[in-house]
Amino acid sequence: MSAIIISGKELAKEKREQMKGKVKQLGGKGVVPGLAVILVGSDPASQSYVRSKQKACKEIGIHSELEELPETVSEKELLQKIHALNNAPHIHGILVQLPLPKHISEKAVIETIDPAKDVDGFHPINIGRMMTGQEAFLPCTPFGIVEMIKAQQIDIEGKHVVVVGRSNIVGKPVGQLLLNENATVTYCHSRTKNMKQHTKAADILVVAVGKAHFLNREYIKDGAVVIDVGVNRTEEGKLVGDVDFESAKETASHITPVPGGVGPMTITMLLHNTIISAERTLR
Ligand SMILES: Nc1nc2c(c(=O)[nH]1)N[C@@H](CN(C=O)c1ccc(C(=O)N[C@@H](CCC(=O)O)C(=O)O)cc1)CN2
Repeated sequence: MSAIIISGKELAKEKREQMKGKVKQLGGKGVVPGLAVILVGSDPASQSYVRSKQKACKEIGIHSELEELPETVSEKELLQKIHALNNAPHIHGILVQLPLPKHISEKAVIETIDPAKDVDGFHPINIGRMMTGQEAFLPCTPFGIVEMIKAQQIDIEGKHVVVVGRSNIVGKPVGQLLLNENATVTYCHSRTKNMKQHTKAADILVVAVGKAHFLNREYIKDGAVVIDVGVNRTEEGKLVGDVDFESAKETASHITPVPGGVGPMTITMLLHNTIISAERTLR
């Protein structure tokens, strides 16, 4: 058996087409959605993600602004920039690209962003709202994963979801979002004993550990849905996921590829959140 490949690239394309219409409608009401992106330092991967975000904004008609700050910028200066953007009426979404240099507190940065403009969905207010099932900006990667599963008409309710990884931006929130959809959720992490015993029990397996080919088919139940969040560059310069795709596709019923799986959906849900934020100004 060979798995159905869930193409995030294709779904992202469809969703972005629909978003163009929404942006046009907003324009007719005098609102142009605006996204501000802050990039600290010159990490090549972060630079590339930020470029992709700006390109995607341009394609669908969202105004975007990039603030590039040197690696040595002080936390105080960064927080001042965020305060200014919180007060800028033409900006509906603010994001600070992660990771940040060690001398800057991620927590302080995230908590300084106005929750009403937190289109990354990282602010504790949005996390709390998400956890209690209230209206919130949802973190883009987990949100994109749920959209991909739903687009395949895969039932989530009652399914056993196993999430490998417990980061604040992917692992923890994806488990919560799937719990909100009535899945039964297990988290595995670096201290989990008998990892294979857990992953083999998963109907839906989400892997977000950031280690190339961390899992193969031996960890996957026949017919499971496998969502690979990892984007790892090998020594040969190839992009691979946390899952050994060639091996896993023989066991899984559905699997996301890397590249072209979860990644493009992350940026698409960021566009979605920015449009929603702009729409809220008309309420
Ligand atoms: N402020 C944020 N920082 C970070 C986030 C985030 O959501 N908000 N997530 C990641 C990085 N990220 C977005 O910022 C991101 C990662 C990967 C992709 C993507 O499209 N990947 C492609 C491959 C890209 C390549 O060729 O290198 C794919 O999987 O097909 C988009 C966005 C950490 N930081």
